[in-house]
Amino acid sequence: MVLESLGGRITGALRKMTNSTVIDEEALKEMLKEIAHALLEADVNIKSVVELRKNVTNRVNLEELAAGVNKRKLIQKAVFDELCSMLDPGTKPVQMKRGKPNVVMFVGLQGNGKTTSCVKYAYYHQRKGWKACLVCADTFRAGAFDQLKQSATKAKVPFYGSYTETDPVKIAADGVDRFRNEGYDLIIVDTSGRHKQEDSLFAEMEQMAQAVDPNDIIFVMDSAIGQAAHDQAQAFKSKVKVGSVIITKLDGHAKGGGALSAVSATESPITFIGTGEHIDEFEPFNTQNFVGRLLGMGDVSGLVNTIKEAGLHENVEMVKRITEGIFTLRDMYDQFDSLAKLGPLNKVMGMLPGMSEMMQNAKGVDGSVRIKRFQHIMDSMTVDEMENPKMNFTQSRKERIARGCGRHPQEVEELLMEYKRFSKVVGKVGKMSKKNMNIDQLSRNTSQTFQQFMDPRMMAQFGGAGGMQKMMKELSKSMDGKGLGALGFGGR
Ligand SMILES: Nc1nc2c(ncn2[C@@H]2O[C@H](COP(=O)(O)OP(=O)(O)OP(=O)(O)O)[C@@H](O)[C@H]2O)c(=O)[nH]1
Repeated sequence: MVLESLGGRITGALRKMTNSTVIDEEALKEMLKEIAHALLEADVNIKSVVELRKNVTNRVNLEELAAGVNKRKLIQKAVFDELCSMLDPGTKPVQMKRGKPNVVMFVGLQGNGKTTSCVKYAYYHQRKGWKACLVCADTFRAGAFDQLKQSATKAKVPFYGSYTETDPVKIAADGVDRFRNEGYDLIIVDTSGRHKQEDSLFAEMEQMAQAVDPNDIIFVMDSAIGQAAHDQAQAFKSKVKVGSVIITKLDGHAKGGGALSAVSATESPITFIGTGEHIDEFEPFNTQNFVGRLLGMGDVSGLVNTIKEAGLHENVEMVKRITEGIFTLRDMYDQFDSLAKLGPLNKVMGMLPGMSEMMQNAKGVDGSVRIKRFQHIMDSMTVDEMENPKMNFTQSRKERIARGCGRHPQEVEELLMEYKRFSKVVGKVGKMSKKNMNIDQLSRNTSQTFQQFMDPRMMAQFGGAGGMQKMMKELSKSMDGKGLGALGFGGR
């Protein structure tokens, strides 16, 4: 995805500079040149890029720095702040109130991902406890109601629409009335699009807004249009009261950076971004977290939220077993299931400090595929093999399992090696958690344990033992001490 590659290039430039023997004006200039190239390739407006370069240079006056100042940190902070100000619209999105019927109307041109985003938005909020529902008021595109119906059914979100009524305003008003009476607190109205901005689209939007009196109007835009996003957002804002913007298809377009910065320049708050066709490829947009991820600094608060949403920190049974140091293949299978609940693995990994660059380097290697393969192999094992941690797998048994699931015996071997590695870590962490340690001690010891088992290159990506310890501590703190448990490491 373009943002991963942009992030990888920016972190690469930062790393190259900090690895050079002296960090002088020349090294800083070289780094800023590389960052500028990366931003321009992502279609960011040239004026903004020039400004970013100028501001970072002005802020980091290397010659006048006092001895002992950490230049690397200072420069990273300056780049972080400048990227944030480039992407920060400086306005806050509309706040909705729980327990009251909030009506949200989606507008945008045809094919930009409006219907898909409506369903993603409903699904996202439903998982957060909102009573969400959908109204299909798109009578312009044939098949729009069927599309919404199909996706809403899959997401288990109630919906309203009509095959016979031709007036979209009437459908919207009837649907909203019905859901208001039924006590829904998030009523999402999908409206018709057009191929281009035209009077009939704007007239319909205005009538619809009058009929349903929305709390928020969300403008959905395809990132492929890059810098043209600026004018399009302004055009919609001038016709209806657009309160927030969703930018879609950031997974596929080299112009993603351009669209994000151009919309921000119109002072419209971007609230979500679409990063794929799948229903959970949809992320809340927060400038600081987003830039943190771009720079490989991770997004610990985003990760904590994801873990909380997936309910992993409530997995008391698993935490209890792990604190007892027990770990079977069945536990490993369940751990893989839990990981799957967090969403696409590359998204989760991107939230870990230092991982965005590595994700980019690991082109085409999809961790979730490997995990699924491991699960298929485990599906071919007997109950005893899955639940007895002392099971001995003979060569002929490994070959039999491989035949049973259509995989190579080498892969069965790999799975068993992985399991052995995991159980050693669990055994150690189990012993630690019995010692009644506080968060500090537990974070320190857990990161030391990781250090023994982790590939040193990966450990370095986490910022070494110190970085890992800090992350563990932050995770644990943000989840009321349950953080390590959620990740499979019992704490108290
Ligand atoms: N890759 C990718 N595809 C997306 C994303 N969002 C939507 N799409 C795809 O874009 C296409 C158009 O999306 P729709 O939701 O039908 O577009 P729409 O804006 O509702 O179109 P109208 O109903 O005609 O106005 C579909 O094939 C979606 O699967 C995204 O974030 N990433």
